[in-house]
Amino acid sequence: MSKIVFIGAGAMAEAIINGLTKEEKVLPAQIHVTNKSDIDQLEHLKQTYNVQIVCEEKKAITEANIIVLAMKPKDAIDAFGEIASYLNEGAMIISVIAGVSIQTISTHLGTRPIARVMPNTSAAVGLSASAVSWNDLVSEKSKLEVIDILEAIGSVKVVDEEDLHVVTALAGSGPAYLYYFAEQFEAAAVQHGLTSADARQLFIQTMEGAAQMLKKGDVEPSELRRKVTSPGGTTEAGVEQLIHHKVDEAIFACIDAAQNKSRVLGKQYE
Ligand SMILES: NC(=O)C1=CN([C@@H]2O[C@H](COP(=O)(O)OP(=O)(O)OC[C@H]3O[C@@H](n4cnc5c(N)ncnc54)[C@H](OP(=O)(O)O)[C@@H]3O)[C@@H](O)[C@H]2O)C=CC1
Ligand SMILES: O=C(O)[C@@H]1CCC=N1
Repeated sequence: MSKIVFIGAGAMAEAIINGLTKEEKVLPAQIHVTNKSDIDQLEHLKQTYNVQIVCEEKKAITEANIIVLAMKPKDAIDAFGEIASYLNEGAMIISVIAGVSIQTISTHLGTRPIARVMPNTSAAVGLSASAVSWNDLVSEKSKLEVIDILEAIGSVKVVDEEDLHVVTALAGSGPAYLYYFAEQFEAAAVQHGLTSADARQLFIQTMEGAAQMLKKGDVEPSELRRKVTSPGGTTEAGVEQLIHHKVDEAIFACIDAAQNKSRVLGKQYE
């Protein structure tokens, strides 16, 4: 199995490491991590997942078969400059950086196999909805290896690179929208007398049940909704408010803004 080095040790890197080590597809001894300056976070990852910290001399980077780029887009160009001369010729890049294109990575890190991935933080519980796109230099064997890694943290779809912008808007950022709904539904239920704990548990179970029903795939979402909505009943009253407050427009605007931001970030740091 490959030696993997994470450049960047924040929320996304930790979620992937958490998922990977839980699945035991990659041994902690094969995973190395580095960041810019937060030693405490590196220590936390070492203590929690038993992974290795990249030392000053960067030997681990030179020996790595897979380099995972997990820094913010604004830090990418500096980070590329810091690692470029240490990469070995055959090393494959897996980038989770939002927006930044394979072409940009190639310009800074050389012509090499590059997979651009959009995971989400549910990787920490093995439920990331990931998508991947790659350049022609990624061999069939390496593609299978990338898919294997991504399947260890959830589901994976292979998409055109252009589609990663909307994937980012929908699935990369997606958990945050659902957490926002969780916050708001919980607050609303508390206002009407439930405890936070009860409201949260009921909402989580409701999301989980609805997700399972959708996942069965035999009934369209609109039909599932119809089955809940008794004429003249409570759901109808609730949904009328969602329509009245233009929640549909808010959702279209949300996805449009997020996918557009992905494009802007890509251009800004190319
Ligand atoms: N969070 C999410 O839900 C998702 C994030 N992504 C993408 O993942 C990437 C990381 O996001 P996230 O984990 O949330 O960000 P964080 O801010 O949590 O982590 C960023 C990490 O990058 C490190 N870093 C910054 N500069 C360098 C450098 N020059 N060399 C090495 N490491 C460096 C930081 O180190 P230090 O702390 O020391 O400054 C930190 O460990 C982003 O590009 C984002 O678009 C993709 C999908 C989902
Ligand atoms: O907010 C962001 O830019 C990153 C990319 C997807 C999720 N978090």
